[in-house]
Amino acid sequence: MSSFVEIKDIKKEFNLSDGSKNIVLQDINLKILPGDFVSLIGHSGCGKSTLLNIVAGLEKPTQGYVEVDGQLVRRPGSDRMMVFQNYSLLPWLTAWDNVALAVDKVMRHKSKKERYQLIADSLEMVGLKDAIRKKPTQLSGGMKQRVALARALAIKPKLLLLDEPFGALDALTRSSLQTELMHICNTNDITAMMVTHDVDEALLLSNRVVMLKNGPGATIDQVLEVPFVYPRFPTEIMDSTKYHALRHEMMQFLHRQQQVKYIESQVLSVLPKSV
Ligand SMILES: Nc1ncnc2c1ncn2[C@@H]1O[C@H](COP(=O)(O)OP(=O)(O)OP(=O)(O)O)[C@@H](O)[C@H]1O
Repeated sequence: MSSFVEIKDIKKEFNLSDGSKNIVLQDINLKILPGDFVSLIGHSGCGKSTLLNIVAGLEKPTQGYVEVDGQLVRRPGSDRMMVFQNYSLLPWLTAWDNVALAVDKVMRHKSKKERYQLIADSLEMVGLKDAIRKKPTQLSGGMKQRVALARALAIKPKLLLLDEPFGALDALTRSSLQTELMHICNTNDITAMMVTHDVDEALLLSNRVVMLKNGPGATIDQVLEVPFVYPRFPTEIMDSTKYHALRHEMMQFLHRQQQVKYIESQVLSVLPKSV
């Protein structure tokens, strides 16, 4: 099968105010197939969000390129919708109007009736039918994230980009939203890329987990295949030997990266400033 997203030879450096450069990512190559759910894990600051932002078109790579469905990514587009940890909702608009704002802007060519249906369907898909007239201040964190998800899904993006989408939620809400997201992606053949710090979340949702080494100049260490068939039920897969083996591998990787970070910080602390 040909790839749906191609991330090719990406390098990203940021110019710092003192004139130096911070090389965040280098030699990043990744192919994502249609319907894949790919998670990015790695230590804080290794460049996960930067990579997601490059795919979203919010950041430009210093070298390399990203193609989505054969189109070069040059800027943000409605074919790639992003869901952030902090929901990014407009507080003065209701749940319905937050979704409608995006649908009316992107789907201008559709009739009013069609747009109405898209909004209603997406809010129903995330289980918010009864809260459509509520404003963000009247919604719980989980409900706000449902609105953000509905807004992204209503646009029917080719690629769903999720940056720690459940990071601000309590464990129970997080767990039910993970299961719902898995169901939505699976039944609608959605291709998704997600940044997460949660190894269980990555194993539940993804069919591939990309492990990024520490920066500067972070590269991909390895890509784990997660073979469980969808729909997955946490209680079932978490009891399997395969699950434990994959989880162990991810935890070992993260601990190794932590050790490298620690040793580097110790070495730097004893070196003279001029070195
Ligand atoms: N606009 C920017 N200008 C300069 N440096 C930046 C910019 N954006 C990100 N960085 C740096 O790039 C590195 C990677 O940041 P990024 O947010 O991608 O990491 P991350 O792996 O997503 O971290 P976390 O898990 O903590 O969210 C960090 O060192 C960060 O300080």
